[in-house]
Amino acid sequence: MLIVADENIPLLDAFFAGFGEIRRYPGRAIDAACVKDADVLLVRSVTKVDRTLLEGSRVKFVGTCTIGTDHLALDYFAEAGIHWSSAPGCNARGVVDYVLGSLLTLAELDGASLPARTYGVVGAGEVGGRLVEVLRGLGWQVLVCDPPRQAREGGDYVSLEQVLEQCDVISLHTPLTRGGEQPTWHLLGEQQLARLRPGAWLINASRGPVVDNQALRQLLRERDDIQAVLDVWEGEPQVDLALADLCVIATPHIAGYSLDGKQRGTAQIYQAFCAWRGEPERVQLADLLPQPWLAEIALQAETDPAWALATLCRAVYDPRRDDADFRRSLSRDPAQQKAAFDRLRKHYPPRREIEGLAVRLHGQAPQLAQMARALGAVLV
Ligand SMILES: NC(=O)c1ccc[n+]([C@@H]2O[C@H](COP(=O)([O-])OP(=O)(O)OC[C@H]3O[C@@H](n4cnc5c(N)ncnc54)[C@H](O)[C@@H]3O)[C@@H](O)[C@H]2O)c1
Ligand SMILES: O=C(O)[C@H](O)[C@H](O)COP(=O)(O)O
Repeated sequence: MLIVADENIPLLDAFFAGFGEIRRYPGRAIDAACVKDADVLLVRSVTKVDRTLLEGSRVKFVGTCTIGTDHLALDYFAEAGIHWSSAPGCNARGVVDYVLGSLLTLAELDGASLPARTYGVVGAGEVGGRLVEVLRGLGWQVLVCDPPRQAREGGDYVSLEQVLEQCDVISLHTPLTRGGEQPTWHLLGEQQLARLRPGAWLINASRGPVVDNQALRQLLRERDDIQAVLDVWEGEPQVDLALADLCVIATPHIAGYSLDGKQRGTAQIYQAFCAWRGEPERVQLADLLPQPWLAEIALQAETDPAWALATLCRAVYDPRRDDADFRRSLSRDPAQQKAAFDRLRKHYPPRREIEGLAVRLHGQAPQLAQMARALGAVLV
């Protein structure tokens, strides 16, 4: 069996070497010639997998070790009888940690109190759903906008208009869709952006085109009260340098790049592949993931809650380092800038997740205990 794979997929050998030969290519370089003789194609989000790529090949299984599926031509797969799988939720926690780290930075720069703000989460699936749970667990006020979910399940949801009108912080977590009843392409366009509340913070770690980047650039030029955090960009790996310059935090699509999330993505595709072949799973991710590097964090009962929150979140991840690396990499030469975007992602340093972090509380501190639990830490 020939398996063609994006070279940036971790643990390829551990999970797939037993099935046959693995040929690795840079994800953006995978073309029809690479996949012509392949039986299996394993990608991440940068390879467009469609008729042009696959027609005439032997590929019968496509696995994307990512949450997003907007790079896959699912209609063509159905027509061609190609089985496919993605890795739902694999790196959702990494994105939540990114949002938390961004909020801490925004609050410091604005002198704002995080608990005093109203949060709007747009898209409440794997990522947004976890984020809502964490924010509500911290006792903060959260409005949720997810029309497809609302139509399916009913419940306590609000419209995008209500989010724009009532929220001080808006975090976007929808898929990128161009058709259907609720398309998300330019969900936040010029008109919606113009309705952001004074002093609003906008975070996009979903897909670049969910926000009209040109309109956002214009808005940020006109209104210095609005703060933006962008991890994803229209046209990435090419980045609008002026827009990046206007953002408080700008990163090269790494919000979900926790070590755990990337390895989980490969494991989920391995599981789907075994299920498709009707074979038992012989490899377990738990045997491969390294131990967390922080044994334990200790907090004193009298610790200020805001300080404790920052300590716990930043012990694991602080997006300011990624922001700094990204800004240093931004070149006016488009070829160099695109190459740097991919290089930062390819050589991304290992980063773990807050979930499961061991926290020891010295003394009785119910508020700190609740905070640690809300973040997903484990009290020891
Ligand atoms: N930046 C990163 O590193 C990174 C990492 C992981 C995921 N992502 C992206 O984050 C996004 C969310 O991922 P997920 O796993 O939570 O997806 P998901 O499919 O689990 O959830 C998406 C939610 O958005 C809702 N939705 C769809 N259209 C909507 C609309 N018009 N308005 C409001 N809500 C709408 C859906 O009903 C669903 O509940 C995706 O775009 C994914 O590709 C980015
Ligand atoms: O969809 C996802 O899972 C994320 O956007 C993921 O982090 C993308 O990573 P990439 O495929 O670009 O390596």
